[in-house]
Amino acid sequence: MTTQTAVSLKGVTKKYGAVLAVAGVDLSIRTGEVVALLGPNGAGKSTTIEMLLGLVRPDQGSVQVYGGTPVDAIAQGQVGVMLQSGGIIEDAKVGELVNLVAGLHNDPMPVAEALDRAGIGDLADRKMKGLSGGQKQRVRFAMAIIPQPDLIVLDEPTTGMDVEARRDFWASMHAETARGRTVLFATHYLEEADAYADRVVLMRNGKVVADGTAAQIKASVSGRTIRATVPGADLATLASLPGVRNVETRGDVVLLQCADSDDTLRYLLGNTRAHDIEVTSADLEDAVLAIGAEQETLA
Ligand SMILES: Nc1ncnc2c1ncn2[C@@H]1O[C@H](COP(=O)(O)OP(=O)(O)OP(=O)(O)O)[C@@H](O)[C@H]1O
Repeated sequence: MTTQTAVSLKGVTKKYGAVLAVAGVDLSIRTGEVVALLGPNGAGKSTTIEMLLGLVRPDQGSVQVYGGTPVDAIAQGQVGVMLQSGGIIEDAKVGELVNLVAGLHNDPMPVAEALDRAGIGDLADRKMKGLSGGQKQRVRFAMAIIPQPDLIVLDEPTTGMDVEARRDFWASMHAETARGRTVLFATHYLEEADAYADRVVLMRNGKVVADGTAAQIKASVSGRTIRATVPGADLATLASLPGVRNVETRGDVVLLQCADSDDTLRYLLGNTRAHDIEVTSADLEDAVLAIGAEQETLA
């Protein structure tokens, strides 16, 4: 198969009343790519996904999935979907529910295989209503992969899972991407985007504000982060230092994003009671914060 475009959004816009939920998004995803859609609450991730799936009509712009409409791609079993809510019948047993979804598709994989791949082979006879949040997410995952889709779209798939469940979930996902499936997932977890995506698309206020590999996004934010315990820190003064781009606090701990960390360190040591100082280069979280701060300044 030649390299193909799985998803193409061009100039896609959606308004809800006065709220511009998605503001002219262009996004093209090639087959085989694993793409993380990252961004704070209300950035427009879910709305973008809903338009990509044909659940919401854009006010402007075009959406194509495998060259056709989203509805056609889904009807042909090319797209597996895992949304944040819905799709669950509480009184049904896990096996029954997944079987029901299998019945909607032309060439589903066997139910037992979908359950095994989702790591819930032992839950087939359990009722949905007794399951934990993480187990329910796995049932949703089984429903997403049963059509044997080329593209899997997941909206915050690991919400409600503990660390171990998240790790297991991504191991299951990895098995699917190793089969060459294309994946788009929305997440708030930067470390998930960093660890599992080939490409990170960062949204904010309905727009794509960064698009590249996690490494490229990190590299776009030069400079260092200083983390220090600063009793009685004067945040306004720290924020106004030349070379300081952003200041955040976590209790007594101050995080300073710096273009010039040497000058900032001299200031901290000479003028404050800073101790336990660490200096690190930007990680993805710093990059996202810095890009966010930049956008706020521009807005
Ligand atoms: N059905 C709707 N009716 C009205 N406003 C909506 C609707 N859906 C989304 N919005 C608004 O559009 C904006 C984008 O929301 P969206 O859910 O797409 O963001 P998100 O990035 O997925 O956020 P989260 O991470 O919180 O899920 C928000 O301001 C939201 O309140």
